[in-house]
Amino acid sequence: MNAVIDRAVSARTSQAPLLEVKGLSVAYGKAQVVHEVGFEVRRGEFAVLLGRNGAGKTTILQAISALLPRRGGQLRFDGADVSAKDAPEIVRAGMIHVLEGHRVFTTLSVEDNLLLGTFAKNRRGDRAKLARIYDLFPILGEKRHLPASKLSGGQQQILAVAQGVIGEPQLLILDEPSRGLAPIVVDQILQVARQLCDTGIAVLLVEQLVHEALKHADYCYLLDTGRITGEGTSSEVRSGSMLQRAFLGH
Ligand SMILES: Nc1ncnc2c1ncn2[C@@H]1O[C@H](COP(=O)(O)OP(=O)(O)OP(=O)(O)O)[C@@H](O)[C@H]1O
Repeated sequence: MNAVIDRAVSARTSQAPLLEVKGLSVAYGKAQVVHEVGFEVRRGEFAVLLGRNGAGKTTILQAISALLPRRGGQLRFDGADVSAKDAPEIVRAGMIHVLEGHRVFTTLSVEDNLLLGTFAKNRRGDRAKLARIYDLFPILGEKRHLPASKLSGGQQQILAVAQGVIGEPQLLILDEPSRGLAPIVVDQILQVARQLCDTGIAVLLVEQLVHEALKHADYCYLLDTGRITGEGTSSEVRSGSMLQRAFLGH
């Protein structure tokens, strides 16, 4: 059965999607928690997946990056079918996933944490990539020789995001980078994500903080019990009744 999707009226850019997810289904044992989900992320776009606790957001992200097996569905990335690729191949294709609750190595320096983010492509670490990261995240440049334990919680989360960025993804997948952070710090992290999109990296974010996410994102998908129930630009979703229906069920 096809669910009715609340679709806002705006036309999105006509360019081909960078990531295209079609009919994605995921189950834990016999319990199916994601039901034929479909959505797209465009190049340089900041897309957000919003939904209540347990809606299936983290499961979807993990199934995309092949950390969880998919029961069905097709994934296309940058024009190619990547449905059969395993997790390392997904990274090499250009998708980097910063996991929920991702913590940095607190005893290592900021710089060594960043170099770890280059290991997927270069076993010895790639120092040449550090300068761009320090340009994007000046606080990390200032603190590069300190152990990561000396950073605040928000700065550690920025370091976790930067560890993803240094791998030069075309798409950065962020699972609730705000978890456990004060509201002002959350805003800084989401601004960082916005800034990355402005440099051409697409971001797919899962977030509990609906209003903060909509303030910065371009496009939004609403998820309820493993199904997409609405989509639209952030301003359409903010100004319409979609959010109420998705979160309050009426
Ligand atoms: N390892 C697991 N084994 C069995 N069921 C799971 C497992 N992980 C998640 N689930 C269930 O799958 C459903 C979707 O969970 P998921 O964590 O993807 O939701 P979410 O939208 O990310 O929620 P939250 O924001 O609370 O993390 C929930 O019903 C959850 O209880």
